[in-house]
Amino acid sequence: MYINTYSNHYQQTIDHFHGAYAFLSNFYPSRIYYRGYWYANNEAAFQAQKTISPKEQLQFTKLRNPKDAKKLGREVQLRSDWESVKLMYMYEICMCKFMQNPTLCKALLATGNCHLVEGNNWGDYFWGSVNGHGENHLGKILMDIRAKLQFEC
Ligand SMILES: Nc1c(N[C@@H]2O[C@H](COP(=O)(O)O)[C@@H](O)[C@H]2O)[nH]c(=O)[nH]c1=O
Repeated sequence: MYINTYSNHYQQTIDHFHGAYAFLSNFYPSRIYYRGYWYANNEAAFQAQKTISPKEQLQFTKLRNPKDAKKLGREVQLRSDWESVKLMYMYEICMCKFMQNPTLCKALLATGNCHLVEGNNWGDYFWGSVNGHGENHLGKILMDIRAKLQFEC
């Protein structure tokens, strides 16, 4: 779905998405328009995709705090195909974030060819990495989007 560009040619690693790199986190405030709805941040847009109920999806558009979106995402009726579609949704939503926010696009491009890793202490081995272990799919998606947007922003 996206190109795996492995780390051996990266000069440096950004191993957390906070402080100066908070803009890489899905929790960063950045309004995005995705599949007919406006959201206050990527987390709300992403968690909204967990349900196919329009009524439940609408609730995510009202949330400002990404923590509330993550919590609500665990309470909705989970769509049966979620595991097979979640990477695709994350990719599209991250692409929307950077295409719709030129300042964030420039900041992403300014990371050059740094290896991006969502190092975390909340146990997420799928989207990020914990103590150097994990699949880091969010980091890989962001690096792929960075490569694609080089000629766009
Ligand atoms: N950034 C960030 C988190 N990470 C985000 O949580 C989402 C994963 O949700 P799920 O697939 O439902 O487990 C995904 O967007 C990931 O980037 N979680 C946090 O508690 N705090 C945070 O600062």
